[in-house]
Amino acid sequence: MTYTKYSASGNDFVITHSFIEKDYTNDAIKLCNRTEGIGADGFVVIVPSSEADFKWLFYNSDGSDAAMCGNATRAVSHYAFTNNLVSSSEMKFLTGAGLIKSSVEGNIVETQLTAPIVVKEEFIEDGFTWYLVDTGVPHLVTIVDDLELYNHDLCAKMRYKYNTNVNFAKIEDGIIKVRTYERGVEGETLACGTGMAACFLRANDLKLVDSSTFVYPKSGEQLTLSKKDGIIYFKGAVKKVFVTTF
Ligand SMILES: N[C@@H](CCC[C@H](N)C(=O)O)C(=O)O
Repeated sequence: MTYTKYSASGNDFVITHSFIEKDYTNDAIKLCNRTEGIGADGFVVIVPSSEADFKWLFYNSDGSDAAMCGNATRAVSHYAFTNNLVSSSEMKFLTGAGLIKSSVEGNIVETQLTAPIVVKEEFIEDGFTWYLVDTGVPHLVTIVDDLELYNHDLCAKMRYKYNTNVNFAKIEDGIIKVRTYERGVEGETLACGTGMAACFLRANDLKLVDSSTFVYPKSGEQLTLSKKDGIIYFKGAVKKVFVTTF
């Protein structure tokens, strides 16, 4: 099989396409392994769909499936367009969380994320104020003064207690810096799109940032998150790293 490795702001993925829709859990575990595989945070198989341009099957590196992955929506859109799986640079595709619309311009991809759902209003636990929102997958968000307060053990505890990803966000001169612990990777990743979107929504609700702002994940790459007419737009560069057979 031929696989393409992508980096979307440091969140890395192995992407392929197939006519066969089946359970790819074991392939995900094998391919995402950083020692004996290609190495990635997630694995995506693009399969045909009668309702959209295509459908994706998304897996975390531990083989668990996830309804959504913001960064992978951008990498997959670029993959689909550059591999001629779609006829236009504007496309729509099905994910476990719903339909995603996207547009590709060079290596810059903008996607429209699914409508967010607030799961739990503000609450205090372990000295931090949290907010739980589903931006396709669930995210706990806490806004802090210092991102060094990010703590792996606390994130792991909150992740299992609430079955969610966990984000620490810092607001600095109208921009947002984010560190995310990802479920299914079970550690901090260099970026998480739905996590950045969750932090953006929280910060915007608190009027700490405008309805369009730059967001910087751990990788330091710049993303733009915007909210217009209730739709969240997520924009940034993706990088095709290499193509290989495995
Ligand atoms: N990295 C993704 C989120 C992937 C899914 C997540 N780990 C989960 O299982 O909830 C993103 O960019 O949004």
